[in-house]
Amino acid sequence: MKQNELKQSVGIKAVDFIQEGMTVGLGTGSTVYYLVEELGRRVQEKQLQVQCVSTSQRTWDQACALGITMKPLQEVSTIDLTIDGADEIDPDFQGIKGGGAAHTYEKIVAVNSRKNIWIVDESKLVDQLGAFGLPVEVLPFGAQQLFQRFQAEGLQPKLRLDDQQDPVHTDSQNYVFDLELGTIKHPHLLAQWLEEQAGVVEQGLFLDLVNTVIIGTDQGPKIISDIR
Ligand SMILES: O=C(CO)[C@H](O)[C@H](O)COP(=O)(O)O
Repeated sequence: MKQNELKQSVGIKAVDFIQEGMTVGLGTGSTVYYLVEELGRRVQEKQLQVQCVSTSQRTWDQACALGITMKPLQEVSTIDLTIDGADEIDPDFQGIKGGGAAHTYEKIVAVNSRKNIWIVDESKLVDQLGAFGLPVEVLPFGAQQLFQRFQAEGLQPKLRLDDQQDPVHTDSQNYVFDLELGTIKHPHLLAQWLEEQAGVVEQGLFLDLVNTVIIGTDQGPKIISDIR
């Protein structure tokens, strides 16, 4: 199967975890696109009653266009389940996210969810995190100084640019640095260090957060549940 077909298969499968009356967090990215598409279909055709919160303007716009009831985060008291993609997942189900520059909102929604499901194709499974550049959202104020500090620490930052070579802005109008680390031997220590640096808004290591992973394989979606 092609990568997009694998993404579609897990996006569709994940909707089976959404039950009537739930408040659901919707992630961001090309895999979540298929999830939202299928959820919209079940809302329209099967009258599934749910309300959702979004992790990005992109997902919000797609979901609204499909008639899914969307709520601002401050208007919901609990999030029953969040379904999101990931850029890398290691054997302990720790992950890197932020390839779509949405990891700050994604993490806020994830940590406030009772349960988190990640939907990925097989290419996202790695032995060790770090081949994917680690996204770090930073405030524009002081970004140059922070960039230099990361360089001095050997973290090889790259300012994320769009197709026009302009800096990518997150939904909060911040920048993203991608740290070209190769491998991350101690993810918890790195996460802690990054979070201590003034100007860092959020870093893309998602540790000890996911409960279920749905992996797209040629044999069909494989579900790994109750991870934590
Ligand atoms: O973290 C993310 C966005 O910030 C995405 O979930 C991640 O980049 C995976 O995206 P895709 O499903 O397009 O491969």
